[in-house]
Amino acid sequence: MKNAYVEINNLSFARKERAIYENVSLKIPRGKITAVMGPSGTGKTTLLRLIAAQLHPDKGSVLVDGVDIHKANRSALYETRKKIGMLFQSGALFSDMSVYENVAFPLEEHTDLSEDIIKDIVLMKLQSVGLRGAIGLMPSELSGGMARRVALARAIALDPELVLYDEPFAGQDPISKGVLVELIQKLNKAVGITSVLVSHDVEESLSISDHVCILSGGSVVAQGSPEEIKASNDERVVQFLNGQADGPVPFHFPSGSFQSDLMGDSN
Ligand SMILES: Nc1ncnc2c1ncn2[C@@H]1O[C@H](COP(=O)(O)OP(=O)(O)OP(=O)(O)O)[C@@H](O)[C@H]1O
Repeated sequence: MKNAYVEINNLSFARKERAIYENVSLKIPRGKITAVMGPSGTGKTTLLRLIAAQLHPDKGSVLVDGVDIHKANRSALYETRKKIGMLFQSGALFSDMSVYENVAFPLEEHTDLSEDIIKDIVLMKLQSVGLRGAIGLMPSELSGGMARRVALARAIALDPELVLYDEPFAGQDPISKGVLVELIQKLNKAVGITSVLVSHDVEESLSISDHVCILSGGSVVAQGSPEEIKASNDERVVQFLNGQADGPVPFHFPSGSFQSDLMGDSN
């Protein structure tokens, strides 16, 4: 792939001695939608955090638009981070700020724009997620799905070049899900944003992505176009796409024997 926006080289990352990634290399194509899928607990959110420089690899490098973000100096890191919009599961809204203030926050932090222009941008971003009417509400007055869409409006407030979406469809009704799918595609087609989408929604992910990457057991088990992935003979891919509990991908988090846990042997 010649034109990658994110390039991950020989990345290793462990949590409490448990390897999450071992020597993984992966490219995210520029201006495309890449879906990252894989079993629960495999490290998809961790991958997004490594790309956003919220976590640091034990080995290897992550280049974002050519910048090695784990080696970059403060100002280069700051500039690169401004180009990244994040919609993370834990990325809650500031509860003591209104919807307007939440979406305006990155604009006030990172730009010198006037209050009038900021207001227009906030209205535009809320309009694009279908929530212009919620501008005066507090987060406690929003449903979970609405809060997620406000968080998306905030994530795209600075017109990022790369947007990392962690489970954007979780908790969305079919209409809001449709709005989000359209928005992700629109951002990609109209403005050329590079998108990385982590989702358990196999159908939705395959239908909107240009590139798919399936992770399992600390490595990339398959990548390619949605058509190539659907045609894959790799048994781990087939098991994952078909949602089968039995197969080479374990369903359980690594553990000792069930019997000894029940007998109270484990600590
Ligand atoms: N703060 C943490 N401290 C220790 N281990 C963690 C921490 N966060 C995540 N992990 C572990 O890292 C592994 C990968 O977690 P991650 O959230 O990246 O998985 P995931 O693929 O996004 O899962 P899911 O699809 O269920 O959201 C898991 O085994 C998890 O237990």
